Amino acid sequence: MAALRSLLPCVPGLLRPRHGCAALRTFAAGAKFEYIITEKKGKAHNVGLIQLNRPKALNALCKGLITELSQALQAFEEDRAVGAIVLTGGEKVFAGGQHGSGSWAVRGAV
Ligand SMILES: C/C=C/C(=O)SCCNC(=O)CCNC(=O)[C@H](O)C(C)(C)COP(=O)(O)OP(=O)(O)OC[C@H]1O[C@@H](n2cnc3c(N)ncnc32)[C@H](O)[C@@H]1OP(=O)(O)O
Repeated sequence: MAALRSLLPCVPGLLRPRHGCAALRTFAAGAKFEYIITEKKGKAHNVGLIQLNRPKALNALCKGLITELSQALQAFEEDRAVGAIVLTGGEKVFAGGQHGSGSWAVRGAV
């Protein structure tokens, strides 16, 4: 999963939460995200599901979405109960690509 995170666009100033930081504590407490939905699935709750949830913009990758996605990936990665992470997009499209007004650089191919 570290490999997947490394494919995420490189956003200047992107919050990269560290162990025990406030962002991860909020995530662990089940806080709602604005641009993604997270759930633990499976009988053993061992599958971390992340769904992109910015339907009005066809899940275009804005800074907020990328920040939340990075936080969710890290939190699931650090959850010993989670053995797999599934990332899904929208019904119509997975994602509309980089947000149209975005001025941030992208590292690697997505
Ligand atoms: C290194 C990486 C680079 C990249 O990521 S390059 C790719 C960048 N992305 C794009 O060029 C795709 C741009 N979007 C489109 O071409 C079209 O969309 C689609 C073909 C994906 C779908 O077309 P349709 O079904 O007609 O939907 P709609 O009315 O165009 O879009 C619905 C709403 O979604 C917003 N939206 C879609 N993609 C983006 C985007 N990339 N950035 C910001 N907004 C986006 C629109 O504006 C609109 O919103 P509103 O209803 O308010 O006009």
